[in-house]
Amino acid sequence: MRMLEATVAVIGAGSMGGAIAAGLVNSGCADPSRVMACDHNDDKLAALSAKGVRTFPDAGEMLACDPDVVVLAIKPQVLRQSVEVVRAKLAGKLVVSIAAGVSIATLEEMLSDSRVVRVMPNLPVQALSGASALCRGNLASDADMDVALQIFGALGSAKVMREDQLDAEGAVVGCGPAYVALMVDALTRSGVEKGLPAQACREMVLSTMRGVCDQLLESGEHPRAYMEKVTSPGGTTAAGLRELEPALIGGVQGAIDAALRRTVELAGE
Ligand SMILES: NC(=O)C1=CN([C@@H]2O[C@H](COP(=O)(O)OP(=O)(O)OC[C@H]3O[C@@H](n4cnc5c(N)ncnc54)[C@H](O)[C@@H]3O)[C@@H](O)[C@H]2O)C=CC1
Ligand SMILES: O=C(O)[C@@H]1CCC=N1
Repeated sequence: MRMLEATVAVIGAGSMGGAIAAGLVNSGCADPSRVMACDHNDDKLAALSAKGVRTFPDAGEMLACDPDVVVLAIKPQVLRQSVEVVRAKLAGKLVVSIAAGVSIATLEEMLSDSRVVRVMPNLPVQALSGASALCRGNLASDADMDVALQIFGALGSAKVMREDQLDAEGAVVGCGPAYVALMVDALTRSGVEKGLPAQACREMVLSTMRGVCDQLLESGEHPRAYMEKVTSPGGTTAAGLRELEPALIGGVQGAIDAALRRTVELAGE
């Protein structure tokens, strides 16, 4: 694995910023001393500090260490005001924004002296099985994209996409871990209702999910072909799928549409 030469500073060590900083250390591609994170909330920094990440109570103090790459991992609603305070310290730097819905045009207007890359990652980056879509800003160089791809590639799948694809990728892949976790919970609850012990049931559901993902990733097989192998003619799975499929497909389409509507709202807030 190519070691990251750049120093990376994450502003906002919440769910996603914390996962990125932790993932970089977990991957082994970055020496912990080359990863920094800041958050107003001390509690968010303890676990990162224990991994050897350099932590700071505010962005100004962290940026005084002159990192090469700055990841903006704060909510879209507070992005503008937070960036304004440290705008001068971000000048000349590669700034990676993961804020849902905030366009490159808006980022470049807020950060006219920085090189911007917009990324939409997801939470499993911490387990190095995340998925991230990257889009290059107008001032970012080939070398900047190379660094951004190295960072997010170390954390799972990283793909360059057009900016008009990023919101859809966010609604499907960015929000996706929550949808998958909901499926785990729904299957577990149903098992418990039918008398299975909760912990054993959850473990078996999770093992099954991992197994399906491993098999599909390894074979490249279409999910429908895989489903057919589970579905014995006239059997139990066919009966289950007849109930689940229409509800799930309708529910997922509604969820993606709702997430996209919210992305547009957040971008304007
Ligand atoms: N949570 C997720 O799975 C994903 C989140 N995102 C994006 O990541 C960004 C962060 O989202 P979450 O991690 O979910 O939010 P979060 O609320 O868990 O984390 C944000 C953190 O930023 C800190 N913060 C706010 N302003 C700050 C400032 N000026 N300086 C230092 N720290 C500051 C807060 O104390 C908080 O801990 C959002 O823009 C979201 O759209 C993108 C993909 C997935
Ligand atoms: O819920 C959110 O707004 C963020 C963006 C994608 C996943 N989590």
